[in-house]
Order: sequence, then C-alpha cells, then structure tokens
Amino acid sequence: MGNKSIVFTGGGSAGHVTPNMAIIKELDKGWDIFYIGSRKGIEKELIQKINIPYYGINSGKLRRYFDFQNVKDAFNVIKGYFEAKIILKKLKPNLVFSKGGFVSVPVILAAKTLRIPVFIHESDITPGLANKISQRFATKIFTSFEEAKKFFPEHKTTVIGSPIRKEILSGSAARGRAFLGFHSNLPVLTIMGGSLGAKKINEIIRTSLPELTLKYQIVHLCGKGNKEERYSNVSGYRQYEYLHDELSDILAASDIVITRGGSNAIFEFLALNIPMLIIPLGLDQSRGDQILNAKAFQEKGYCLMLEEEKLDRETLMEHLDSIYKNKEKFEKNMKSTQKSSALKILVKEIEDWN
Ligand SMILES: CC(=O)N[C@H]1[C@@H](OP(=O)(O)OP(=O)(O)OC[C@H]2O[C@@H](n3ccc(=O)[nH]c3=O)[C@H](O)[C@@H]2O)O[C@H](CO)[C@@H](O)[C@@H]1O
Repeated sequence: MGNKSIVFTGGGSAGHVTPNMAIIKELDKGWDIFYIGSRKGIEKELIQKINIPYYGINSGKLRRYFDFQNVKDAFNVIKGYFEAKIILKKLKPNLVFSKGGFVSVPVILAAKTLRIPVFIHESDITPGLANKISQRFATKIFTSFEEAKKFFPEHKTTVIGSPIRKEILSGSAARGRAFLGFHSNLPVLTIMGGSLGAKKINEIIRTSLPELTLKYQIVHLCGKGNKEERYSNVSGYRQYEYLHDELSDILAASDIVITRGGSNAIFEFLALNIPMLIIPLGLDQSRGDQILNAKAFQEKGYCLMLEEEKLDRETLMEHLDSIYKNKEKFEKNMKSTQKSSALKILVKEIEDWN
C-alpha cells in the first residue's frame, strides 16, 4: 500500500501556520505532505523553509463590513476555490487539515465538494471568520481554549489546547545569550508584537529605550519592514524582523515577554513559564479575540494585561515593574498548570484517520 497523503492549509499570519509546522514535523514518514496557501503570504516562506511542496492559490480577505474591496476579494475567493479543487483532485489527499486564516476557506470548500474529510483547529476563544464559515464543512474541530467549545457543534468538537512546535521547548539560554551577545547581569526582556509586528508597541518600546535599557537587555521582534537602523547601536537592544530557528534559544534566555494576545504565542510562553505583559490588539483593529485571550490568561495568573489605549511610557514601566516584582508568583501559576498535549493528540487523530 502506498503512503497516505494530507494537505495542510492556513495562513495570512504565522499564527495560522506554526501549529501546522508542529504537526508536519511529527507525522510519521508514511505520509505524503502538501500545503496549500496564498501566493504571497508568510506561510509560503515558512513552509518552503521546511521543504514541503507548496501550492499557492488566490485568496481574498473576508470582512464582516461592507467595502468595495469585498467584490474584488469575492472573485479571488472563487478563483481560489477552483484552483484548490484542481490541486486537490490531483493530490487526492486522505485528509485536509486547516489552521484557519482566509486562504483556508476556498480550500475547505473545495475539499467538501470532493468529499475529502477536513479537520480544523481554532486557536482563539472566539472563532475567526474563516473557521466560522468552515466549521459546518469540518469533520472534526479542535480548540485551544475550553471557552471556544460553545461556538462549535458539540458532537464534533474537542478541546485539546495549543499544538506547540517541539523545538520551541528545547532551546538553550546560554546559546540564546551568546547569539544576542548579552551578559548575565541584567534580565532579558523579549518583545513579540505578533508575527507581523505591532506599530504602536514598536514605537513605545523604542521611545522607552533610555529607561528600559537601565533594567533589561532587550530583544525586539518587530515584524517585517519594521526594523529601524537608527536604533542599531543602542547597547543592550537587538531588533529582528522575524526569528526562525533561533527563537527557541532566545525564549529560553528570556525572563519576561511583552506580547500581543495572539493565541499561539501566549500558549508558547505559558509552556515555557515566561511571565507576560499582554498588550492585545484592540477592538478598533480586530474582533477582540486577543482581549479575550489576554483576559483568560490574566484570570489564571499567567500575565498582566495592558490595553493598547492605555499604553504609554509610564504604564509600560509600571506594568513591567509589577511583573518583575511578582515574577515568581506568575511562574508558579504557570508551572502548576497541566501542560497541553495538543500536539500529541492531533498527530494521533491524524495517524488514526481511516
Ligand atoms: C493580527 C491578527 O490577526 N492576529 C491573530 C494571529 O496572530 P499571529 O499570527 O501574530 O499569531 P500568534 O501570536 O498566535 O502566533 C505567532 C507565531 O509566530 C511565531 N513567531 C513569531 C515571531 C517570530 O519572530 N518568530 C516566530 O516564530 C510564534 O512563535 C508563534 O508561533 O493569529 C492568532 C491565532 O489565530 C490570533 O490569536 C491573533 O489574533
């Protein structure tokens, strides 16, 4: 008997890709693995880097509000659907696994018309528009948060937590510090403004460097196109657009993180017991899912949350001081939480599929 085959999809930002990467690495050699993503999204670079055959299709942003761009995007989604159908017909996978994001919708629709089973995973407390549309076509649905379950049909939904790339958990602090050229006299503060960066967070971090660098050595993951050369020589400050393999060592070396409320990132920090200051994406720019993620983590004592509207140099320092002072309390809360075995569960679900 030949190999079984699986098509992964998901993209737009790294949070819709890194969980797929985690699963891909763990799947048995008996699988032929393919990926369908957008033509230009971050998923293309991430997936090609791990040498998985990649198919780019047309995709359009889905909006809840009216916009003339919707008409153009609707055409793109339809085009994407036909492209996905041709690819799926050729590949004949046993299963499609989707991590959400706009590009996944045409792929799931095409899979449905070809009667290919679909698994989806939802990372946030409230489903994104893509998974909201896709859920009725899914064979099985998995969620990171318990609170998300109620948004999906009960009979096919399981709460499993967040699948985390294994390598993220096996970094070396010493290697991380060596890579950064940091000493061990000051704690390391890492800032991850979501996989695409965060403009306001980037600005405040940079204007606060005089006071921040007195207390911390700083790693700033600022997103593509957001590096600013004039800060390159600030001592104890390193900026990167995006880190790939080095990220695990950097996180192993990190004492505190400032992060957006992206689900994958915060579950990774939880798994590593790193106290967080979460500055979620606001309601003006999103459906508010990150605020809910952050609130859920704050209630469990893993983080402090600071709303973007309240973010300034003063509140930033106050919140960081408060986290640093109570660092052990946050760490204890995180350590006493049962760690998720989501990756293992998903791999088993896929391996056991017909
Ligand atoms: C703006 C937006 O729509 N954000 C959503 C997006 O976030 P976003 O795409 O930012 O995703 P997450 O924060 O969930 O995950 C980011 C992923 O990128 C990785 N990473 C990041 C920076 C870096 O330099 N290297 C690296 O590997 C992180 O380790 C993590 O695995 O998807 C999440 C999961 O559905 C949602 O919760 C967020 O609301």
